[in-house]
Amino acid sequence: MGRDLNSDTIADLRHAIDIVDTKLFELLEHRFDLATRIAPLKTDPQAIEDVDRNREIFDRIAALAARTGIDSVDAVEIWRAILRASLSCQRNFLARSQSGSNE
Ligand SMILES: C=C(O[C@@H]1C=C(C(=O)O)C=C[C@H]1O)C(=O)O
Repeated sequence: MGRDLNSDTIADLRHAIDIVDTKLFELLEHRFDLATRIAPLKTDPQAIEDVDRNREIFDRIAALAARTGIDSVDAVEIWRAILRASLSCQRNFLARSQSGSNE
């Protein structure tokens, strides 16, 4: 960014991608932490998947994608994977709570 596109080498650009991936990872960690804090607040903590909320998120992501150059089908697919991982974090957290290992 800010530089003449042709002056970037593949190595420069891959390095920039690695930095972006690290930031994305940190954001994902934060997102999973928030989702994990929601799990024990649900009336039935075993039923943690909320398909209506998932749909709301997918619709919002598709709308955000439509405002950018990102394909909305691709964007929703990425968020499907994020929600799958999020649910896994929540389930692991609840399983650890039940075995007392979160204390
Ligand atoms: C975190 C929640 O639990 C689940 C995980 C979600 C998420 O990671 O955003 C969204 C909906 C639920 O399927 C929630 O209900 O908000």
